[in-house]
Amino acid sequence: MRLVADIGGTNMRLGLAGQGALQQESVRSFSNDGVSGAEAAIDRFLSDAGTAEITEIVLAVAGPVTGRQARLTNRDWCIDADRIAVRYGAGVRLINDLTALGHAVPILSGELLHPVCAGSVADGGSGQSLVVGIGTGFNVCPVIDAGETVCFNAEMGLATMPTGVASALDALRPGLAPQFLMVEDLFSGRGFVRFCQLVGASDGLTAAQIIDGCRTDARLAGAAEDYAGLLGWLLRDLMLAYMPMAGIYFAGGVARGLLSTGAGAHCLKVLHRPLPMGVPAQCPIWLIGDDAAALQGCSRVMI
Ligand SMILES: Nc1ncnc2c1ncn2[C@@H]1O[C@H](COP(=O)(O)OP(=O)(O)OP(=O)(O)O)[C@@H](O)[C@H]1O
Repeated sequence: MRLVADIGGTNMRLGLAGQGALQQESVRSFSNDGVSGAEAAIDRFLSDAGTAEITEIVLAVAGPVTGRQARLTNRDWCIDADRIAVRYGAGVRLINDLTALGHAVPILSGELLHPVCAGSVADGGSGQSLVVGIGTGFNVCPVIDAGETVCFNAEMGLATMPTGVASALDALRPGLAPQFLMVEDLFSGRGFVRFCQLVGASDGLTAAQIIDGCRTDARLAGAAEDYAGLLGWLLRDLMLAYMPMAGIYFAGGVARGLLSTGAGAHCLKVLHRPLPMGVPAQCPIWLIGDDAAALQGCSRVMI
């Protein structure tokens, strides 16, 4: 039996997998604030599940994986594969959480994959797709499907904000676009909240409360639309960097919230402006509605 876990900056999901497939009914979620660390959550999960015979553990971590260790970008936790292997007597592999989502792409389907934009897939999209995660932090995973699925590690959230986003932000609110803003300073839960404060639409609301308020409050809805437009500017650079003509797959709490409002149209409006040299921008776009999708990727990878 394999234990799989997706450890984000705010939330953690755990489950059991056998023969390369996730056992959906085993999946449990924890708020990271409610546990002292990843191992405490694993202990609680295993004790609730009453499962003793774990032989493999695959942990998807929201931060860079360096050899047998990983540090969460947005929480002061360090995950040590060797220590966990000794503690649970199992083989352990660490992968980046977006890379885990990339491995899930070929098996995502059904009601938990929502179409955002139909697009047009010329020549099968060359098998190149891109997962874009906006949650506590931001990251991407370029995926190539060439018979087998190849996923690339990235740390895009830590990159400097592209100038297109910075100048669009500056146009919305002159003087507020810092030169060296990191991508996830804006595209993340805290970034969304900060943006809505900067444009004077909200004060003290959480990201989820802002999204809820969009239905009845025109100022909040307008801020969400402007924010989605900024995301469109970022997507243009991601289109040029990765040419994901087989599709873009959004994941994460902020992406799910934002795209549940009408704001997604503003993102597409910016994205679909002509790109340099006639590079096509019309790829299919999907929203991964399944919060446990990374666990499916963890279930499929070799240990
Ligand atoms: N309905 C919502 N709309 C917008 N944002 C939301 C909503 N619900 C939660 N969030 C925000 O989403 C973030 C958590 O998302 P998610 O659970 O995908 O992240 P995570 O897996 O913990 O972190 P990481 O991004 O590090 O992988 C928080 O910043 C939270 O404020």
